[in-house]
Amino acid sequence: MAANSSNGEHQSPSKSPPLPSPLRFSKFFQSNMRILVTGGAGFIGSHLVDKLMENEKNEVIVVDNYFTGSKDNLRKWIGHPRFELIRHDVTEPLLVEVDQIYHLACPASPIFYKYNPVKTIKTNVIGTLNMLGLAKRVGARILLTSTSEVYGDPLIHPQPETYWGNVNPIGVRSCYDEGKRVAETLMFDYHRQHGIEIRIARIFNTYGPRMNIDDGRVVSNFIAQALRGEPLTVQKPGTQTRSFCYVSDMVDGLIRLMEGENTGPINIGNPGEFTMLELAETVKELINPKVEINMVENTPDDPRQRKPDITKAKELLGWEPKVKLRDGLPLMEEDFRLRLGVSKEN
Ligand SMILES: NC(=O)c1ccc[n+]([C@@H]2O[C@H](COP(=O)([O-])OP(=O)(O)OC[C@H]3O[C@@H](n4cnc5c(N)ncnc54)[C@H](O)[C@@H]3O)[C@@H](O)[C@H]2O)c1
Ligand SMILES: O=C(O)[C@H]1O[C@H](OP(=O)(O)OP(=O)(O)OC[C@H]2O[C@@H](n3ccc(=O)[nH]c3=O)[C@H](O)[C@@H]2O)[C@H](O)[C@@H](O)[C@@H]1O
Repeated sequence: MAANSSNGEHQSPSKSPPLPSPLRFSKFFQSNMRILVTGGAGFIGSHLVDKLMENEKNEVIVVDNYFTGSKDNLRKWIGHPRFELIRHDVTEPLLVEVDQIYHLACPASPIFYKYNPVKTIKTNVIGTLNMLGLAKRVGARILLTSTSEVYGDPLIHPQPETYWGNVNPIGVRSCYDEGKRVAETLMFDYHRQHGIEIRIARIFNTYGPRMNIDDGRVVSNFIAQALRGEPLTVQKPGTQTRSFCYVSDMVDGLIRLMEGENTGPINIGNPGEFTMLELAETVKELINPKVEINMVENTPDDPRQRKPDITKAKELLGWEPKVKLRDGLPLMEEDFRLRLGVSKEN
């Protein structure tokens, strides 16, 4: 498998990729694909695990430190012969024989990644180094879930992958956005220097069932508030925009990227763009028309606009999102109602 990107944007690595584990050639080898998912007990990770486990040829190993994830998200797979769950922090080295690594481990909600910023940056830098070291050792292909936050408060709109971003290197969000930028750099350095097969997804705001109820991100906040009959907290000015991708579309895009021939980075997101006030109005209309909308203070460096240019994903992966916001919100509402114990009649 050629390690250079077929989109021709990046130079070829000087060395060819290391061979897969010798076990792959032994007479005992079964044609299973052994896949490691770091952060697999989290929101996107657990949906990815569900999809990977649907394929009977896959064995899935999850490592997670449960900082924001939960075993509960994986309960249907615990005890399954093709599934293994390991409590492990990616800032420590890990030795497992795998063919693919989906590297998601990292707190993603601003309230969690700002809670212990030094740990967040260690997770992004040391965690990614450890996973790249593992990929190099066993010859695995590795996919990093990077973020639209690498574009910072973008001055170009919508954001194509060629945009280098507008990021504050010393702000309260830097542990996350600069951390992911270093993680991307490490991925390309390992690719060029050691021939590792890499894939980089730049994920834009994703929502869906299993988000933490008190996660702090806007969609989960608004849905939980609407169900509890509390005012929806729109952070000022409310005209800032985001583009929301339903989690099943996201998982589909990640798997296509992993299985395809392009290193990326590739934006994976839904280009439908909404102001936070529009989102609040939509949640109010769909879930609880009685709730108020309250304007509250914002946090520093909040990006004013965000919308993915997904031309590359369409052309190179044949991918585009299918689920519209108005169709995805009720699916998430259903899950939140169950977990909050709020029935439809209330
Ligand atoms: N959801 C989004 O909108 C979004 C957008 C852009 C990028 N991403 C990226 O996607 C990935 C998953 O995000 P999510 O929304 O599912 O978040 P999440 O918080 O639900 O999941 C992250 C998982 O990583 C685990 N984790 C955190 N630090 C770890 C460490 N040091 N060692 C091992 N495990 C650790 C957490 O316990 C959790 O299970 C993250 O890398 C995030 O940066 C998400
Ligand atoms: O998609 C991305 O790349 C990044 O997006 C998010 O970061 P952010 O867009 O700031 O996510 P939210 O915390 O959900 O905020 C979105 C917008 O909603 C606003 N907001 C948030 C919460 C709230 O209660 N009310 C509210 O108006 C914020 O001010 C912000 O403008 C995620 O949390 C990151 O993990 C991810 O990497």
